[in-house]
Amino acid sequence: MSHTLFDKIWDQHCIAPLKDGSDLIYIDRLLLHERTGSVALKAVEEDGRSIANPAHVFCVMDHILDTYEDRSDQTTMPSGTDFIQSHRMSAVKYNLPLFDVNDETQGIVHVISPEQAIVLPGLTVVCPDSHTCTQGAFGALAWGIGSTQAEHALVTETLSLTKPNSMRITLEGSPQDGVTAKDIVLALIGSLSAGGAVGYVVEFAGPVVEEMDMEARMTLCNMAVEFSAFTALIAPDQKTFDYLKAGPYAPKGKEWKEACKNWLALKSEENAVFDQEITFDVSALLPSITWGTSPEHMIALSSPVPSATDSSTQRALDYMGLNEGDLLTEYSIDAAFIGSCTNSRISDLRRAATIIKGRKVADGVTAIVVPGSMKVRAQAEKEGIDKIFKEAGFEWRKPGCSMCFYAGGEHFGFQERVITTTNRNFESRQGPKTRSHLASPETVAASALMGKIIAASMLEDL
Ligand SMILES: CC(C)[C@H](C(=O)O)[C@@H](O)C(=O)O
Ligand code: SF4
Repeated sequence: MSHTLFDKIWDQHCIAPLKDGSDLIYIDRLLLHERTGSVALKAVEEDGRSIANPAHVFCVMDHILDTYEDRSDQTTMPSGTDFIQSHRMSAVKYNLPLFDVNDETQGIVHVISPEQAIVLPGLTVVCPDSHTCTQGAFGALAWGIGSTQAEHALVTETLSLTKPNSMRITLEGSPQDGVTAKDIVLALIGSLSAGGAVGYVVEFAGPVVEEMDMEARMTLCNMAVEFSAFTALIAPDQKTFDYLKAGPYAPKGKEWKEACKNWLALKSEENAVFDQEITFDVSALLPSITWGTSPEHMIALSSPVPSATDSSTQRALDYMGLNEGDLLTEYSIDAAFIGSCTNSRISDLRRAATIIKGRKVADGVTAIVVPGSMKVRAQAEKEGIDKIFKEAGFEWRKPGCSMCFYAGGEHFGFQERVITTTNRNFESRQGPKTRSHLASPETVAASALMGKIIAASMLEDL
């Protein structure tokens, strides 16, 4: 039988079939952030267990810590400091690599893992965080787990798992100017629905994916969980290797060459059979935006707000304070946010800065950039991108999840309308009753300047 990329990684990691029909899977890398990872580490400690392979467990600080310039362990989240300090103490106790609050390597877990080459093609990578699927862009099987599973993986380097089904999504056509990976993945979620891939490992393939750079591929994979996929992955190629090569955890010298040779075999065979195949043509897409409270509530930015079709879409319209039939371009915004594991990498900041350059944020709009990592921030500062943002009136922050996630502490104000590069627009996701519109960095940048929801191409016309 011909194998899919997913089959190959699964087979290479399957230690034994278990009596209940699941498989015992070897786990190569475990990533732990201070919000959920600290809980797993504490539980292991309280049970008096030891950690099977400390060199393969990586601790990061990203969810709770403040993103202000002069931050410390104190955070806006009540009891947040306890999570940060407990995480650090466990990392020190067990001798685990730690990317701490003020380190030059600190950042959002899904941004720093590829930067450090912790994720590599063909590995199994887990983290108690739903957006671990981002890292599937490197040809790894990377997925989000719960804190209890993290405890299990810490102590045994394994997890028992029933093999998910496989789905290939082939992206065809050529995207129009101004249509990014974010616009494509939002359109895909709109088409498949938020529950469209329950129980599937999705392989993204086809010419559009091959053309994408690694950061666009990460944006694409990042939102697979928003259509309920178990995870997503993309076959590795030369772009993958080039992105990882300088990372401190990448194999070096002869071992690197050998590894690249092996990684090229990590692809689905020509006649591999998937449980489901979908082809999605991107040629007609326009910049996407969400109007409601689920990522599936999306439209092309130039389309009118749809009518309610049931009580949940009616609730979403009411919550968002929108009238059906209106154009979103008629709505003023209170805030603009560029950040999160979806769109906070250097290429995202560069593209937004091109639009911002020499212009000013509209009066009354709070505009914030939170780079995904200290490395991204340093690179942006080297290129003068921070100055472009600051001169336009954006706040330039230190890395973290920040206002992607109200539960981490930082947030926007009551009922504020926020245009955001993040991945979730659930009720109160970014603050009390906030109204979040998900979009690309380009759309967020243009809207910050206009004070209204607007596509970057429309800005040029003014
Ligand atoms: C806090 C964490 C468990 C959560 C997740 O799993 O995704 C967060 O990262 C999010 O994006 O909502
Ligand atoms: S940036 Fe947002 S989506 Fe990503 S891990 Fe942090 S809270 Fe979750």
